[in-house]
Amino acid sequence: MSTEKQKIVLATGNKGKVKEFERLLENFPYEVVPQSAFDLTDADETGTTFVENAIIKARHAAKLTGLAAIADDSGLAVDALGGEPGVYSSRYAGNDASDQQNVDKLLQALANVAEENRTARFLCVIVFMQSAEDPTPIICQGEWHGHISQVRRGEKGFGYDPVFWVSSQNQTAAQLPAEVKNRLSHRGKAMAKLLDCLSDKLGLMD
Ligand SMILES: O=P(O)(O)OP(=O)(O)OP(=O)(O)OC[C@H]1O[C@@H](n2cnc3c(O)ncnc32)[C@H](O)[C@@H]1O
Ligand SMILES: [Mg+2]
Repeated sequence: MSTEKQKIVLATGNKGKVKEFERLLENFPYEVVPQSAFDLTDADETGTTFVENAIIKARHAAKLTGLAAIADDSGLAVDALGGEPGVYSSRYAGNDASDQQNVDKLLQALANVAEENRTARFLCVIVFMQSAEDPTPIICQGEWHGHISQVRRGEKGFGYDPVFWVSSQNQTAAQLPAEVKNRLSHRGKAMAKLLDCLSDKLGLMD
């Protein structure tokens, strides 16, 4: 019997996510290949929810590669901003905004917001699709609660990590070792659920 693992495409262009997934998928029963290996065009994230955008990205990658796909749509919801930037987190400061510009805009928007009102949460939806036509994709969600700090701290991670204060660790997400972030994070929690669902659905990883 062949021991070769089925290939699956990781449908994200975000290098920070790819790095986290490499660790999170260490015991995954598939060989996971980032979409950069296939020279894929980016999907149009036209959804208004994380669920829709994650499905759009997974379906796009599955269609173009003919493989099963995993996609992650995630973002930061800040209470004092009515949940913004939310689904639009990567485009908060404009369509091609850098992480730095997005964080600058966030700190400006919260400049007059007191410490106790700077609560926020990271949200993540991960979708697993067997093929572009899969009628029952697996959809898993995770949340991570924190505060937006006044200044940046830390060099690790990506995106809004330098200003996402995790009180239980007394550090920002960008100061946490990768394995600690993966244990606590929205992405780590969603991924743990996906592993559970997959082992139920496919009888794998017993
Ligand atoms: O769509 P793909 O190709 O996956 O890459 P992306 O960076 O555009 O990803 P999203 O559309 O899901 O947007 C997510 C945004 O939320 C931010 N974000 C998500 N997870 C994060 C995390 O763990 N730490 C910091 N920022 C995060 C991230 O910086 C992006 O600006
Ligand atoms: Mg995106």
